[in-house]
Amino acid sequence: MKIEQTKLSGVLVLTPKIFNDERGFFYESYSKNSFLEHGVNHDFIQDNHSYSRDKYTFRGLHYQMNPKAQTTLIRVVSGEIMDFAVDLRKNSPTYGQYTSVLLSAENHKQLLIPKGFAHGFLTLTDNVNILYKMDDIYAPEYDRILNVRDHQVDIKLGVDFDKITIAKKDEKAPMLENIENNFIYIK
Ligand SMILES: Cc1cn([C@H]2C[C@H](O)[C@@H](COP(=O)(O)OP(=O)(O)O[C@H]3O[C@H](C)C(=O)[C@H](O)[C@H]3O)O2)c(=O)[nH]c1=O
Repeated sequence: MKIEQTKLSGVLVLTPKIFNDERGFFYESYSKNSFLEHGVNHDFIQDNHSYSRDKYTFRGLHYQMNPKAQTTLIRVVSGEIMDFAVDLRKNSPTYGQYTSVLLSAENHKQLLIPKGFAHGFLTLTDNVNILYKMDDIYAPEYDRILNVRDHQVDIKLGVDFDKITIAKKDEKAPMLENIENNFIYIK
């Protein structure tokens, strides 16, 4: 497994070793030992699966506040997405900045997003299935949303917003200056 840093400390791009043969392919989609060998230690306790029917569906930017903040390990098993993480850790040198990574069933890449970040993705094909691991349970009372159209973060979606399928709760979410946020950056 190859691990690459992004400009946001703690957000990692993982590329597993794929074993291809005449039948198809095999790879270890998650290995705690491989993570530990790279100094990455999370205890995932919940697997999620989301399916988005249409191209240009946006889900996010979601996060759970402390004490129920979650680390996310996401991969795409059909289709393609542009995945986004936004740094919400106060005092972080990259506070309010985002990174984006193309994840697809073809490139097998995964994104590890630690606690303290908002997460979202834009589907780039129809019929996108994503699987992701979380290291804490779903806690709706701590669930919050950052508006993907926040001007400070200035996420470039690359498609007119009126072409995007998005849940009303995401479309009407608060901007960065108005969100509830209790993440603190620890150097
Ligand atoms: C996240 C979650 C949701 N649900 C229920 C609650 C709702 O009735 C239904 C749909 O939830 P939601 O609209 O929040 O699903 P997404 O918009 O895909 O949200 C997810 O997508 C963004 C990109 C994320 O990173 C989070 O994993 C998560 O917030 O599933 C559960 O029962 N358990 C869960 O862990």
